[in-house]
Amino acid sequence: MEKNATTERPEQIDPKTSDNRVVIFDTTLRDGEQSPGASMNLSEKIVIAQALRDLRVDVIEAGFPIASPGDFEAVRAIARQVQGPTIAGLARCQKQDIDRAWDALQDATHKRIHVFLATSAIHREYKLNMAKEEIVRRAVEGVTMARAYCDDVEFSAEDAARTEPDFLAEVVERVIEAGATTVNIPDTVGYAMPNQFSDLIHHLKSHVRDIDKAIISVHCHNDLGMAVANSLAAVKAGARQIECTINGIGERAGNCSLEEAVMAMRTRRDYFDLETNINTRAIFPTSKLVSNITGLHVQRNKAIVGQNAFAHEAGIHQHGVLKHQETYEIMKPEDVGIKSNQLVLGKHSGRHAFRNWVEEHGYTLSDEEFQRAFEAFKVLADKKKDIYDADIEALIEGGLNRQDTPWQIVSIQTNAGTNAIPTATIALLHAGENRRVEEAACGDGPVDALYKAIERVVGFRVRLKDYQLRSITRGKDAQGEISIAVEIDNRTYRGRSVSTDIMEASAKAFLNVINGYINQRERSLANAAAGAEQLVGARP
Ligand SMILES: CC(=O)SCCNC(=O)CCNC(=O)[C@H](O)C(C)(C)COP(=O)(O)OP(=O)(O)OC[C@H]1O[C@@H](n2cnc3c(N)ncnc32)[C@H](O)[C@@H]1OP(=O)(O)O
Ligand SMILES: CC(C)C(=O)C(=O)O
Ligand SMILES: [Mg+2]
Repeated sequence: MEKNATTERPEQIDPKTSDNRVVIFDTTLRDGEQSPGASMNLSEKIVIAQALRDLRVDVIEAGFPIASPGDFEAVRAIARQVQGPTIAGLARCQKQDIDRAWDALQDATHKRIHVFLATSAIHREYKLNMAKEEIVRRAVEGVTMARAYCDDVEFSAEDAARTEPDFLAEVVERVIEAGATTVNIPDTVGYAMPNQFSDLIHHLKSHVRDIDKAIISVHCHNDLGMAVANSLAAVKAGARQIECTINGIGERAGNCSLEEAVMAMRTRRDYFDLETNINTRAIFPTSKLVSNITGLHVQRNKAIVGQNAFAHEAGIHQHGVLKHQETYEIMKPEDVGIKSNQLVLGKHSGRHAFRNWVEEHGYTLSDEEFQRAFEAFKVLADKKKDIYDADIEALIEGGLNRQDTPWQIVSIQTNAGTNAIPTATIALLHAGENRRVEEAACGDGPVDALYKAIERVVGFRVRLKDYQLRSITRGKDAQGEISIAVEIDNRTYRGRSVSTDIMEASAKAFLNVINGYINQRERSLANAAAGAEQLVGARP
């Protein structure tokens, strides 16, 4: 499945020659992945990187290649497969990191090495055990090593917001001299206040020789809820790159949210007089994609992409909006890719109406995917009185990640109640072997009993680490979405499923990960066997 989006990139405006162009540097795949519980696998990262390309971000920070073989592979695959944006890889100020980042970036059309070193007194003293002189020396060395490989080098002064402004100015001046083309001023711990952060950017602009030779960037964390405000204060003061993530995910309380920063600059162009290259209509689909993949749900009242962001409940507001939309709406939902639902879909709708909905909502489905989605829609419409956009989105996106073989549900029965022992009976079919297996179990609750019964059928241990239930639409027949994280063989897998019956959704989400694990294990065994055969064949 693919989302329709304008992938065409309009002519790039060089921020060095245009005073009002702000570079959007997306770090969803690096800092965003540092959110506890948000690890993504290779194929998920590629799908997100493609969506970021369609959103037209300028830079994708694809990972930290030295961190693990998986991170290296992800940066390499994105560098190979995602054309258009600059691909950046993070590195500490040391040779092994920079070499590894450069190796991973090889196949990118536009590459950037991003080196960082903390500059604040607290980090110098307690974490790095380095004096100011050593910080300057290591920062300059890092940038020089990176520049030997790459023309596009970013230097980040980690914890810049808590660094003495004059020392920060010295570091920035020296890394620009060494060839840094972007200098990033992170508020690593979300400590800054907007006016203070704006003063810091002014300070650098007036105290750093050749500051105009580099783009000033900012990277703000949200510990006090100021990440977007600080980023915007910084661009108002002259910064021209914002580092941000989709839905604001990231380390601890997260990073500056891309959608909020971009829409603030766009909606208040009168105040900022700044431009970005973002295709704002791709914002909402990208937000959905990231929350589905990471399992980090967007709060309902979140600005721009929350479910309530364009909803009006109060009569006085509804009256106003009916008379004139702008009485209570400062942005159009369509501008961020949220479609207002004109056509009501229900049990009597046919393929034409359904196809119209699918196309209007930006999905491109193969014939087979369309047929499967349509059949699932009809089953749902039989069970549910009101079908909302979110129901259909869940149904289509659920199909994308569906791992529905080898184990399939034949029947589920659970029993629970006050003073009753929770029990579950389940019958599963092994599709490949045409084998039906029945099991029963009791547990601490009906879900626990259900999962124990499934474990008995499949014959291996699956440890449930996280279980979340969310209602995706309104009403008593609303669909329940179950998102789970499980551990099998010391690795974490995530699954998700939606149904009007939460026990069925729980079982489907569990089987989704189990089937994914079995399929992956079989693929690895097949690859290993093919490798061994080649070795035998190659022997003299
Ligand atoms: C502010 C940020 O978000 S920075 C990015 C944070 N992201 C991550 O840390 C995720 C990925 N990290 C990892 O996988 C690991 O931390 C690795 C692979 C990078 C390093 O692992 P290890 O070698 O085991 O070191 P560990 O993480 O325990 O400690 C960090 C080391 O890097 C050093 N270091 C930290 N920052 C820098 C820097 N910018 N430049 C040079 N050295 C640095 C520390 O002083 C420490 O050195 P030491 O081992 O000599 O004491
Ligand atoms: C690596 C740097 C840019 C970072 O993530 C931070 O300082 O928060
Ligand atoms: Mg960060």
